[in-house]
Amino acid sequence: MGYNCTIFAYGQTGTGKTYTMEGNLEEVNNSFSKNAGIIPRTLHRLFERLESETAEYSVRLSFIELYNEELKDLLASDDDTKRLKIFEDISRKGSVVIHGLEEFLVNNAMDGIQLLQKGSLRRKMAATKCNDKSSRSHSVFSITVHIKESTPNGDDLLKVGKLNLVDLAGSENIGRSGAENKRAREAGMINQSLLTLGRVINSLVERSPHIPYRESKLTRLLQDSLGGKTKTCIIATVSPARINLEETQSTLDYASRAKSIRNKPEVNQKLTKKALIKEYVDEIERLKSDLMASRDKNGVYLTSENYQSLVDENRSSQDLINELNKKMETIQEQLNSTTEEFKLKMDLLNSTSERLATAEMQLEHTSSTLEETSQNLHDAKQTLEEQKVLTEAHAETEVMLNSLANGLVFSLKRSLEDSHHLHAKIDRKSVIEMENRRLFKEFQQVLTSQAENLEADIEEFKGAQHTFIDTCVSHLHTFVHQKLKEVAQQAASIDETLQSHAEQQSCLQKAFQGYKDSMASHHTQAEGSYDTIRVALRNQTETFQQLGKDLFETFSQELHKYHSGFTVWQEKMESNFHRLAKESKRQAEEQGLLLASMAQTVRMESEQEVSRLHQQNAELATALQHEKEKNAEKQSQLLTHVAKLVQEYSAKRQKNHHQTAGKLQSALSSNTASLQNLKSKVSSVSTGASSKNSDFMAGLAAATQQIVDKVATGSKHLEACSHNNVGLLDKAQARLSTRMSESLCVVDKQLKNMEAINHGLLDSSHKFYNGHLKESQDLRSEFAQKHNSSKSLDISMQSNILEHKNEMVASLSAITDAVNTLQSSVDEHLCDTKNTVNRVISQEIKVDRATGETPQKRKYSHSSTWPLTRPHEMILEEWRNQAEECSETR
Ligand SMILES: Nc1ncnc2c1ncn2[C@@H]1O[C@H](COP(=O)(O)OP(=O)(O)OP(=O)(O)O)[C@@H](O)[C@H]1O
Repeated sequence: MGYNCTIFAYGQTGTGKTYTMEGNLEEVNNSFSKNAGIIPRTLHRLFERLESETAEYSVRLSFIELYNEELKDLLASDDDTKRLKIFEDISRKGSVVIHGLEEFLVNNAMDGIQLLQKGSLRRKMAATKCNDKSSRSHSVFSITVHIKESTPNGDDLLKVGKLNLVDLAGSENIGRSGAENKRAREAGMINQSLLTLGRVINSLVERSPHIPYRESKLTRLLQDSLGGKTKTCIIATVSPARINLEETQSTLDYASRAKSIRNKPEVNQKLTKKALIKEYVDEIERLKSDLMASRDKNGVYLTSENYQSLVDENRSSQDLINELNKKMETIQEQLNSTTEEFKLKMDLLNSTSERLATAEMQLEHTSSTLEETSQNLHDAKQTLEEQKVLTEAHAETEVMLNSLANGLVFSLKRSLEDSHHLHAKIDRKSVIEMENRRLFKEFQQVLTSQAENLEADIEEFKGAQHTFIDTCVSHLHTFVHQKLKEVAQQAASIDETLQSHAEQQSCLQKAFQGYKDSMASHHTQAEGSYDTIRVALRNQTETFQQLGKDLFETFSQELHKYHSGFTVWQEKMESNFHRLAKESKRQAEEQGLLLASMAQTVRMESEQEVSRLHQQNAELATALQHEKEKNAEKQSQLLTHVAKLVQEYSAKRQKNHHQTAGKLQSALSSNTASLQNLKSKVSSVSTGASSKNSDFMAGLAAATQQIVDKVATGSKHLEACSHNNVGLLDKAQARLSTRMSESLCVVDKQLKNMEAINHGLLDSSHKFYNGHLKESQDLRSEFAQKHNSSKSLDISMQSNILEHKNEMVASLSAITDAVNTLQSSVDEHLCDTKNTVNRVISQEIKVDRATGETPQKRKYSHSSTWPLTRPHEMILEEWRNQAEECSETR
């Protein structure tokens, strides 16, 4: 890439720096060995990489040693006395060049390793207590690589990169490493150069304006690698031995600080062939002019060596001047800061003088306070003595209290043991309780699932109940609807009967009216005939007096016969009417009785139904009560700690039962109410029918009576007419007797007319009788028909009721089955619950086993009083008296 890079190993002596950098240098299978260090590995990898690329390259090596601040070329072909000098690189600021250093061109890694081995052998080594082959110098193995590149426009570019592999001498504790004389001086120098390296690193970390690179040759050599344009890597080697802890800490601290240095790596400028040639041409020109000057003896003539040393000196002086300038700047800065510090110190002095005056004043004040304090001290001593006496008294008390406390401690120990055993018991109990809790949780789940099953059964039972009630209601609806329909039909039929009765009555009236009219026409006709007869008789009285007398008598006899026959007919008619009325009354009464019995039957059936429903209700209530009792019994059997759960469950069940019972009760009461309603309706219908019947009877009786009365009136009228006729006939007898003869033929005619009229009358009477008889028979047959229909109605009603009864019984048996199923299911669930409870209680619930370690209740006997120190005043008074006595005896 063209970067300069440095790797250096730093660490305590004997920790493996040389091993890390060089390691085993032997070649194995044309490659580096397993224990090879960084340098042989680098060489191998470098050549591998360069050989894999097509560009031209050259690799040159140099190896220098810094020993006691002197540079030495370890690869120099001549003797080792040749010292090297370091100069600033003008072309690259911050870098140094080493004059006189030989660089060796190598073609492969092995050549490089051989050079390394050659140089390593020349290094200063010595045995110390820490390392048999301790490196006493710093070494820098440099690899410079030139790679030729071609630009697109055909120019050749030279890329340069340099790798410095530095193996520092070990920092060491001179005492511990056992270095003496020469070794100790070496160590001092090594430590000195490493110390400078540390200072440079610190300055770089703290970003000081002046970095003391020039204070040692080591830092000058590494100048570019520390905070310069080089990529640098530091390897810190440490010892794992405890004895080297201090050095290890210091090494790590060193490395940690060095890590904070930020270099700014820069790629080396690539040189074109022309620039390089130009550089060389300039150099040749400069050398030529120097040669000319020396030839012409023009100018100062010096040997090249002297000249070079002068130039070097000049450069060094220049460097020194620069260095001193920088130092002067630093000193100037220090002077400024010192002046400021002096000013601050002066201010501090002034303020301190002021404080001194204040302190003197305070001293005087303190002296007076001191006197007071002396007096206080005397008092305090007196108090101290008294306190001592008191303390002794307290100590005595303490001894007594101690013995008391020992007894208490003994009791406490026993209590602690008891407490320990009790805690163990509590632990056992808590384990058992946890287990029981888990069991109860499981038990709760089982119980919940059983309760849910029971709820589902009850829900099913509820559904069956609802179905049953719906069936009952529908049956009742059907029944009531049918009954109402039938009653309505019956009422319509009765209405029809009444209507027909009314029609018949009107027909009867019409017939009677026709009969009356016929009678009236006959009467009129008879009157006309009588007039004619009277005239004829008057005319022929005399003629037919004799004849007429006989005829009249005959006629009178016939009339009497007719009258008596009419009376008989009238009586017969009356008796017939009465019989018809009786028959009608009897029929109506029978109808009424039938209606009443039907109402009675309906009432009885309803009452029976109601009583059956009541009975069923009572049975259900008893079953519920029984269930409740059983439930209470089961509930009481359950343990108290699951009481809450069971009570909840029981309350839920009772609530369901109550709801079901309430629903049943309400359904039954609604059934009862509807039946009562039906009963009342039926009774009202039957009462209405009875009242209508009785009304009809009364109407019938009144109509019969009216007919009878009218017939009687007609008879009376007829009788009166007959009597009148008899009177008229008696009167006419006289006239007839005179005109009998004249009117005999007319009488014959008239008699024939009369006979015809009488025949018509008889016919109409027969017709009326027959018509009435027929109507009566129709009425009778109609009543019989009604009676039959009523009977059939009754039978159908009975069958309906029986049918409904059977359906109700079937529904009741279904509900009884459902109740039984529920009962058995509830029993089953309760049996399961009981078994679960018994199982949980008898088998699974954990019971504490007696360990015999539970402490018995003890009685602790300890004193409730304890010795107390006497009152201080008393002790002090005693002590003061003794002290006075002593002073008196002295
Ligand atoms: N990783 C290692 N594996 C095996 N041997 C090692 C390892 N590191 C160091 N050694 C051995 O420890 C000894 C001391 O190592 P080395 O000379 O490299 O230490 P050093 O740090 O260079 O000491 P000094 O500063 O005194 O020169 C050598 O014999 C070396 O072989």
